[in-house]
Amino acid sequence: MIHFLVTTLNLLKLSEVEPQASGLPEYIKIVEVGPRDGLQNEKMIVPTDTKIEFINQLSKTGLPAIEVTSFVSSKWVPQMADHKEVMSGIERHPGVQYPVLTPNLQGFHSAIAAGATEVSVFGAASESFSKMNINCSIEESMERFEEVTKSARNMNIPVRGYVSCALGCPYEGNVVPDKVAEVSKRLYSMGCYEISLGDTIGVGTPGSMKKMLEAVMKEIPLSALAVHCHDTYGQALANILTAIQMGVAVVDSSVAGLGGCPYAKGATGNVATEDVIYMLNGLGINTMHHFLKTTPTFMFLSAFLNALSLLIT
Ligand SMILES: CC(C)(COP(=O)([O-])OP(=O)([O-])OC[C@H]1O[C@@H](n2cnc3c(N)ncnc32)[C@H](O)[C@@H]1OP(=O)([O-])[O-])[C@@H](O)C(=O)NCCC(=O)NCCSC(=O)C[C@@](C)(O)CC(=O)[O-]
Repeated sequence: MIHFLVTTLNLLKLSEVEPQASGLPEYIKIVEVGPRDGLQNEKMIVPTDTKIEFINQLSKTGLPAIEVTSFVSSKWVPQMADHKEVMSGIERHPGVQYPVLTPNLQGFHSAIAAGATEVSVFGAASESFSKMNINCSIEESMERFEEVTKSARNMNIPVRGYVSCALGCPYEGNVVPDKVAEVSKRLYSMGCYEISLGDTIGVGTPGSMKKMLEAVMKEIPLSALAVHCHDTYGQALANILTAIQMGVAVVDSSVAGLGGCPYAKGATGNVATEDVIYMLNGLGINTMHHFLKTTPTFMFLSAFLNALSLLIT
């Protein structure tokens, strides 16, 4: 199964594209969230060795960032109970980031003890979702995240920030863009280097994505924004295209479209990584991280495959 999941990705990453004069970013960073967001909702507990193998294979594809696991309570998310073993068991590739989720200082310390070198805090623009997901109000969550970012700063650990329900909430419905902007600003001000705006239940459209981004972009720099789209109504690629046309250059996705949030009933998977890469290839946008592109093995493989395809055609 793992082999099947990464095969498509492997093929796509080797087809490096010719840049096109489109006004779009030349490079989009993909943050692969399959091992965390993708698996957290699976009912059957995936064996730890399989998760490690999954991440090791993803590491070979050229992805620049792979979200490994969550240091959350195993009572809340049983699938992530093996976070320590997964974090300490994976092979890390040079140039690849391996962030993990940490909702509080307890999770942060466990993550660091297991060898994490980057963490993510995860808040929401909806009070009800915050309560259901991390058992506290938005204000309380900000206090917890302040503690995490302060400790992380002292240890030179980069922190990413999520804002869930950026385009709608499973409990409250509509979420106003100004609230998303306010929460994003607080996370950015406390030191999160990047804010990932989550369409947690996949209800956004290009129209609502545009309005939300316009509000957030008034508060924080475009270069610090990422989008994280679920695909419930088949809008994810259109929403991502809207975001990149507005200049967003970081996209979260999950191989084979795995995913869903345990505290967002009915939400389907994340947008599939291979679909995002296919779209970006077609737009002439590169996705392979620079480090890998310049390794001798990759350059050799790339040249070899190009020569082979010339011979075949
Ligand atoms: C945040 C808590 C822990 C609060 O949970 P709580 O019950 O309020 O925590 P507490 O501080 O009262 O402690 C209760 C117990 O939890 C333990 N505990 C406390 N903290 C931790 C920790 N870090 N790791 C492990 N254990 C922890 C603590 O030790 C204690 O254990 P006990 O004494 O009962 O044995 C809980 O609500 C939780 O784990 N929530 C996780 C929810 C989650 O992972 N959701 C999915 C990820 S978010 C998402 O998918 C959205 C996203 C990011 O993808 C973007 C999008 O799509 O929008």
